[in-house]
Amino acid sequence: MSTELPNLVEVDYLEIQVIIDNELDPMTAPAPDTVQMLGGTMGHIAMSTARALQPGERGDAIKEIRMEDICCSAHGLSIMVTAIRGDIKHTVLFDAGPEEQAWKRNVNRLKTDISQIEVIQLSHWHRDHSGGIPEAIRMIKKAKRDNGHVDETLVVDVHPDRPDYRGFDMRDKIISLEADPTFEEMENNGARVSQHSETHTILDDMFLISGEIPRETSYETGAKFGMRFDKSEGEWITDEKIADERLLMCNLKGKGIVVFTGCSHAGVVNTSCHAKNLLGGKVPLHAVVGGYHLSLSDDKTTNDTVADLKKLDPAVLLPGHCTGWRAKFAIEKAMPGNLQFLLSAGNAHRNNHLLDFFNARISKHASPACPNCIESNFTGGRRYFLTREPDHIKAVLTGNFADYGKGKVFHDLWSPFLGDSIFTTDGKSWSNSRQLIRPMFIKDRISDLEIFERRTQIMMGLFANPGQTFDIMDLFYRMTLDVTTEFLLGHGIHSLENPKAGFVQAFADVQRMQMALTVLQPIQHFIPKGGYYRGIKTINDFVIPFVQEALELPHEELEKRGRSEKSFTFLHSLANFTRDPKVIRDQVVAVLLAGRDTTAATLSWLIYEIAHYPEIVKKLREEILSTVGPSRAPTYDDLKNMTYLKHTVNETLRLYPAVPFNIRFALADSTLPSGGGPNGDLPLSVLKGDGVIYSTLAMQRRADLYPPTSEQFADPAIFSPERWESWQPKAWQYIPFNGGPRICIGQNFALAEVSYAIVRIVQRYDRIEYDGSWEDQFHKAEIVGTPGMGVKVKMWPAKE
Ligand code: HEM
Repeated sequence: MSTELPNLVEVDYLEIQVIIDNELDPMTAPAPDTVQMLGGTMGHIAMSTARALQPGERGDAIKEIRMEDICCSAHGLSIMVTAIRGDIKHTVLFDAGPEEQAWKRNVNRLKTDISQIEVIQLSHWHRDHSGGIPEAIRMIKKAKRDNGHVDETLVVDVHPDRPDYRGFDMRDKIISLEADPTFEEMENNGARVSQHSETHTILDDMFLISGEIPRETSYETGAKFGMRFDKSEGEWITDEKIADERLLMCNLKGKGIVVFTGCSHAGVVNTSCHAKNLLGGKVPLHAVVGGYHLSLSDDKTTNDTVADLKKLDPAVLLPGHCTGWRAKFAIEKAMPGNLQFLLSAGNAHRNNHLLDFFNARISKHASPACPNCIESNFTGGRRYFLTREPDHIKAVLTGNFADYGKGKVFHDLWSPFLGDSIFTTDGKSWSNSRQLIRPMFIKDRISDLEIFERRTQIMMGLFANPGQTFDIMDLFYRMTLDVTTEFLLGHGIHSLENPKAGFVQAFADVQRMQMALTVLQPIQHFIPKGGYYRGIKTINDFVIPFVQEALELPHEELEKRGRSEKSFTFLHSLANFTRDPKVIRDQVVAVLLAGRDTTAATLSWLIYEIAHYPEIVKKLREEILSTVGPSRAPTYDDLKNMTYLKHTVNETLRLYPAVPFNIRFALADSTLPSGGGPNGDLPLSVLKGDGVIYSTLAMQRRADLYPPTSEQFADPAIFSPERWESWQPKAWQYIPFNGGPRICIGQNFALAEVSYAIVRIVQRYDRIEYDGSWEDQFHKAEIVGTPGMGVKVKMWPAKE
């Protein structure tokens, strides 16, 4: 007997679309990632086709879900599987469900591109898997013609042993199922029937269809009460084995075997073991998708099955069709695995553990060839890469810049808050925004220093008496809000003097909500948004009157103000270029978001860290006093010349980059330059629509990216401005302001504001002590990463 293994090649990527399953549950949040119910993500389809409502048409509602867009469930199974290897892509339809109308209806509702289907594989002769085949053939052929496919060939791959009827022995009577479609019927509808009882590979060896599945376990005994009727025999005979059942499988690169099983009449453990054995037992079992046929099993059989399944250590189980809810429950109990990506990300956000979550996720799932990036597509089809790899971030932000962007998903999610601003758009729309905004940032404006001076002095006036505890972070947030609003609008919001203003609270609430919506994007439609929209209204009520006021100024007045630095603000600059109040409002709110919390968080972390180290405060003070003395306000040149101050700010942004997590979507098929192939030196392919979530925080804290610890170079986990005296980070390993064409436009403004405030504080105070709990402090990752406990300090002014 030949021991040669079938030639199944590895595929880079698998896409699975369930067209029909017994269960339809568009409401339940996706289940843990080891056990995911088929059907749980159907709701997204309805959401993505929801009818947009005009503003005000139905109160604050923005969309209407149409029931007619939701799929139907039906007793059966049909799954479309697309495999991609390099440039080659092939698609198989695994079963076609019980009846033609169900298949047609769901394909239309899912808007599935069925023209790409080349092979329909029937798992076994049972009408709940074969009934939809004739309609599927007709529709696929038509779709191929409509899409101009040159090759319209469609193969139906079946086992040759088709019974005339299958049925069940109900003790005293036999119930017959409807006949399966005949070979002739399939051919008459336009397919070529290909009969196989042996293992074979199809479509460039990217899929394997098995022959008969060996029955090894004692408890997997076939379809109870199963019978068949063949006209040639003229009588019903017992047929519990259903020997014609065949599995479909792929070998997914870096993961292992993905098995598709129609009903597992051979037993899901036998099926899974057979899939492994077909590849010599060396390739791990990654996923088992389809019917596990446990709905009629007793508890012992179910428990035996689940226990043996667990021993096979699959990463993903997708039990559907005939599995039955009891068995799903047993699987869920036995293999809860990690919390499902989405829900655990939501929890990590809520509990402020996003960095730990991100790192743990990568550590758990990354391969040795690609240790700093993983891909995940548990959220309903969209694939996400999570990466902390500098060359990936570089590719996304600059090398392959045109291939990546904020994308439609991000735009739609963020547009209620930031409209069509610089933050939410790509391409021409983004570059127009950038051109509009950039002039305000190209030079060091004296008037900016005046704003910093005014607001820093007001803030320091609110510091507690010497030696008394106060939260300096709260004051930094208020100060930067006042600075930014004054810079943008010409009027500060005076939050230092009036911290309870509605706008201040609304701005914080909307940001937190926006981050939650981003983390939970695939189920964001289910999240109540009343507070979010009310917050946005409060923001608009504050900003829009300023916009209107600026727009009422005649053009000549704007021109005149443009020549005088003092009275010219960001708002006037915008009003000079566009008369569209919405464009102006959107850009103002975007820059307010970009500029305020980032700077406040950086200042807060800086004070928190230097409060650990009196020697750093001393060194800073020496440099500051030798440059500007004890009371003079610094100029731009002063700020630039203070090297130790610069190193202290750099070190803060190294450990606490203000935007810790970020995302880009592929706008076209593209790549990430490394991590692919057995050695990780080949590119990873990224397909249009995929998301790349990157974390500068995780990257900048990767110990392996730093030189060994030495006298000059402290442990990278430690705050040490001194390291910058003899060290320069490698390109793209330190990017607190991002890089490439979308690099932070306010970088110089931010560095000046932070440095200015620190100079003024350290000039006056020579002793700063942290008075919070060191153990309880944590990194709270919202859009911006802040000290979760605030920064409670005691400070003492220097004696003259
Ligand atoms: C320490 C303070 C700051 C840090 C760490 C920081 C960081 C960043 C980062 C990482 C981005 C890229 C975001 C993305 O593309 O997804 C960004 C973009 C941006 N930042 Fe900053 N920022 C800071 C302060 C400021 C300030 C003060 C302003 C303006 C007053 C500002 C204005 C902007 C704008 C307009 C963008 C969008 C650029 C674009 O998409 O073309 N930032 N910033």
